Amino acid sequence: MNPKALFALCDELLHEVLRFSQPADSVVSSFFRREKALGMRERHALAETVYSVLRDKIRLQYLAKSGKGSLERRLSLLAWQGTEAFLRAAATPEELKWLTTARLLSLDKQPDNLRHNLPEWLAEPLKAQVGDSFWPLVESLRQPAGLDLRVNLLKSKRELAQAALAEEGIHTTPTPWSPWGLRALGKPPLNRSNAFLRGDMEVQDEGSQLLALLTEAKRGEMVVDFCAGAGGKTLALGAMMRNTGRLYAFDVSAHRLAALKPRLARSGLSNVYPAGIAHERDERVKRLAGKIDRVLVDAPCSGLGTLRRNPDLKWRQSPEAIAEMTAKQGAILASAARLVKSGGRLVYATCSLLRAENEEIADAFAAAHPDFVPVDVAEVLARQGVANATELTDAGHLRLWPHRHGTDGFFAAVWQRR
Ligand SMILES: C[S@@+](CC[C@H](N)C(=O)[O-])C[C@H]1O[C@@H](n2cnc3c(N)ncnc32)[C@H](O)[C@@H]1O
Repeated sequence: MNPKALFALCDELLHEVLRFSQPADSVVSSFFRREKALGMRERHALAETVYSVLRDKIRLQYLAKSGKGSLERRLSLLAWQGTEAFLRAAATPEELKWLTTARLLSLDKQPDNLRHNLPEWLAEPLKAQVGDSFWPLVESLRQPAGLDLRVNLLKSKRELAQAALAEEGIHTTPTPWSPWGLRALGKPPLNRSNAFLRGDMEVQDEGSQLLALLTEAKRGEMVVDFCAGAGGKTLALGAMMRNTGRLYAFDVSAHRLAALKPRLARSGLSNVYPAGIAHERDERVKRLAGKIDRVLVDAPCSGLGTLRRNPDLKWRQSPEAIAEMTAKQGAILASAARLVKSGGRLVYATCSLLRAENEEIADAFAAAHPDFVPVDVAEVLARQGVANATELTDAGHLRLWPHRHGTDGFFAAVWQRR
């Protein structure tokens, strides 16, 4: 496509994404569905440019102030991720002159927000939480996330799966903590791999794999994945149970549960019972009260632990939305806890970095439910074959950070019912 036309499309796409009315990944995919003429490289350049703007929005908007033309045009020029030759062909001589000056501007003496590119309501609690690690955390959030796979132990073993992928030219290394994990080098086309298509592995961040391990689900048990969504963790739990027992996958979203069906077929699992519920106090939940061995609550959350993949979340979330979310999280956890039988286990997890959605929810739950005894996460993980598990915990909870562990940010608390 002609460079000027491609830049015009980039401005249009940015304009849509920066309205923040939809998640950036859905805006980008529906834009690409519409713009059929775009080639692979062009799509890549547009998507990467948009994501670069989302990651560094405060800095780029500051630099854009001095330019001319629409804001989207200036942002596209500043953040362009395609070739330099393309940019030179699309920009006017005046724009190129401006761009050269803007690129030379040093940010060393500029205010913190131009360097961390986070809204203040998020930067403040993170600084308070991680102290001197704030800047390494910021840096890690700017890096693209890796591609992790969970080997499906029903169908393969880690070494066998690694060898099968290598034969197909897909190179991986074992993940440092999860005994099921492989980390791909680069971004291989998995949908063309036979090993992947026959269900030997699933795409799943190492952090999510560790959350599933915390349930210690076993053969023949009754297990509930309370917020199953499209079933990333359900599939891991089903394999832990060796395809025996009964695994209920609850969710309020029928649409998400529908996405679980083809994954289930590929996984070879037949012990999973997906069930739409109206809300956390649904009749189905009441009927199973006190009967379940393991309950995983992978709660809806701000998703701020996934900023490497979803940098738009820092602009789409707000303190008000998080306050609403925390009320929901408390209600879901309290209701899901009723399912757990005496001696059974409850796991509360999020992919948020904020204490408000994590420790504060867990502490409030524990204070109101003295019959739930905290279980030390490091001990559970060590039993599950995770080396150096104490490096993954804080005050007995799981606490994963992108800058420390190379995973998305995750939290989990575990209890056993008396
Ligand atoms: C973090 S996502 C789950 C991701 C999923 N466990 C996975 O591993 O792919 C949270 C899920 O909670 C669901 N949810 C929201 N409110 C709920 C409620 N009251 N009861 C049960 N699920 C709920 C959402 O629809 C969403 O799918």
